[in-house]
Amino acid sequence: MTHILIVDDVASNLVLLGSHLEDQDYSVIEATNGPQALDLLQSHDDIDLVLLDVEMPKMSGLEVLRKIKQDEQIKDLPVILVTANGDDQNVVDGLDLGAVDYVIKPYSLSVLLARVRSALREKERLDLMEKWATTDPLTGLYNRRFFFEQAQRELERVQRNETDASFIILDIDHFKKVNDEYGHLVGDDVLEGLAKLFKETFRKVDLCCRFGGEEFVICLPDTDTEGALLVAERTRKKVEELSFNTEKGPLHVTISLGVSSANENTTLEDMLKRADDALYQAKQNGRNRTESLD
Ligand SMILES: Nc1nc2c(ncn2[C@@H]2O[C@H](COP(=O)(O)OP(=O)(O)OP(=O)(O)O)[C@@H](O)[C@H]2O)c(=O)[nH]1
Repeated sequence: MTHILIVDDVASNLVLLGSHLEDQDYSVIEATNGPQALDLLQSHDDIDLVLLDVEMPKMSGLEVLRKIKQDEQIKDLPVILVTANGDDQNVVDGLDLGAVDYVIKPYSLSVLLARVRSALREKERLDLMEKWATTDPLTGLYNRRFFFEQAQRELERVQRNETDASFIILDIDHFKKVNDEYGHLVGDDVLEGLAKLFKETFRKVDLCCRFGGEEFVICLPDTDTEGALLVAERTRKKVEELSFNTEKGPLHVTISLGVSSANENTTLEDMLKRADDALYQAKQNGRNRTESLD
């Protein structure tokens, strides 16, 4: 369902526009001032579009828009300005601040609805492009590039706030044999199955990525070595219990894992190297095990 936030200080405007949007099967959330709108945007991560009145007493629509654009979490949300002031400068200011469109009051309902549909189509297109750019098509996990971006940010947060963070690098044991004996398609099934298990096992805040062929990396915010080792072991055991149906009968795989944790001077390269060295050690020590060098 598509969720639209409408912001207007005049209650009757909210009710009227809200009911028109609901008639079109949109789910409507209402705010009567800027601060309330910003609060709602922080607490609802499912809002697809904002219809923002410009002339409001507490905080003008343009000010609300400016704050939206400064907020990393919500800055890409499409905003259509609804204004009684059709002066060129007002329109220019709104578009320059990042509004996708504007509607001048009194507006024609059919035109407003068409603009809503147009903005939502554009958002859908951008969401899809972002998904392609950040995820791995086979497993649906984040890709390597996205990992580097986000993990770097996470480490900056660690340095700023002196919190913990850990990485787990894991690799399927003898995966070449799986491909050779069962075929590449079964190999792909195994990769997809593991990715599904990782999505179920790790927390929503953990960044789970396909790093390369049969290698995965997980960034665990607010997690020290002990915690990361615990999660790593739990994951290893769950993988051991998985069974894949193949034409040649059930197939079981195991994984080896390396864990590293952030310290005061951690760099991304250093954390990855320590996790990778630990993974190498796990492979050397017989596979199907977790190691950390920290
Ligand atoms: N099916 C499938 N196989 C892949 C994919 N990406 C990489 N591989 C295979 O993963 C295998 C990795 O083999 P190796 O690096 O030799 O490692 P391994 O056989 O897992 O051995 P160890 O890691 O030492 O336990 C190769 O056969 C690759 O072709 C993929 O997307 N699909």
